[in-house]
Amino acid sequence: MLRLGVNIDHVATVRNARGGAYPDPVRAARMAEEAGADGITAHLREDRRHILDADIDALMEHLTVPLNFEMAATDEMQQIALRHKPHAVCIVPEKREEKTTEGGLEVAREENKLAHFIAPLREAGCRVSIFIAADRPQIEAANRIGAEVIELHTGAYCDYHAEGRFEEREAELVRLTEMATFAHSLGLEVHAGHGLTFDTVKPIAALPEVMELNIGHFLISEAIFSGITPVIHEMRRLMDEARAESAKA
Ligand SMILES: CC(=O)[C@@H](O)[C@H](O)COP(=O)(O)O
Ligand SMILES: NCC(=O)COP(=O)(O)O
Repeated sequence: MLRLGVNIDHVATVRNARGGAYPDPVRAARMAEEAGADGITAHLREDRRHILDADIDALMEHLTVPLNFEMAATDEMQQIALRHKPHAVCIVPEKREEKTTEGGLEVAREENKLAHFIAPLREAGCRVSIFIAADRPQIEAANRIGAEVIELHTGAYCDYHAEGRFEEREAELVRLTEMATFAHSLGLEVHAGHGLTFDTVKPIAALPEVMELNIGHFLISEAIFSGITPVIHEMRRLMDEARAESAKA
């Protein structure tokens, strides 16, 4: 079963454009749950540009599906995660000036620091995931530090698609395919996400080692026109179709 985690960050982006209370990301998360989301993802950025601390408090109180809490490897975020003990913690790289998460975490260069950083999170019962590029040395390092999950960054694959750079898109898809197999062979659970749309989801959903997709920006954008429920149903349908086709092939 391929799980769908719905990222509700960009409901908060719209809310924060004016301040105030709406649209409420928790309301969106509850609707996503009802529409069949298997989990909710929220990224508490250090600059609080979208999700706020109070959103995490409310998500922990009201969700009935697991929360995947995305955060940078900082002491402040570690304390927040340890206070809430969400089902999963996904460690992501962050730069203040970036528009969105630009690359995967540099695990190999920071191996000791990250091993110490994630140990208390694991002891607290959180499944620790590392948001990572499709790069063998990074995956090996994620395995060595004791992560249980890696999430492969699909942003480059999606950008190549959007820019019509189809040869580069296919090369990135090959890398994602090979690295999903490699990570799985090490015993890591494999997730994927970033930038996925109706047009790009199927080849990623078809990868048999991938157990979860985290999708946000496109779903929330498309929900402006169609509503959250039909958009999630359509994404779910495409994911299931891709999985069934790959199982038959
Ligand atoms: C790590 C990640 O991929 C998500 O957090 C997603 O990118 C939404 O957050 P941003 O748009 O702030 O990067
Ligand atoms: N970790 C990826 C994620 O949560 C969703 O990314 P996006 O679909 O908002 O780009």
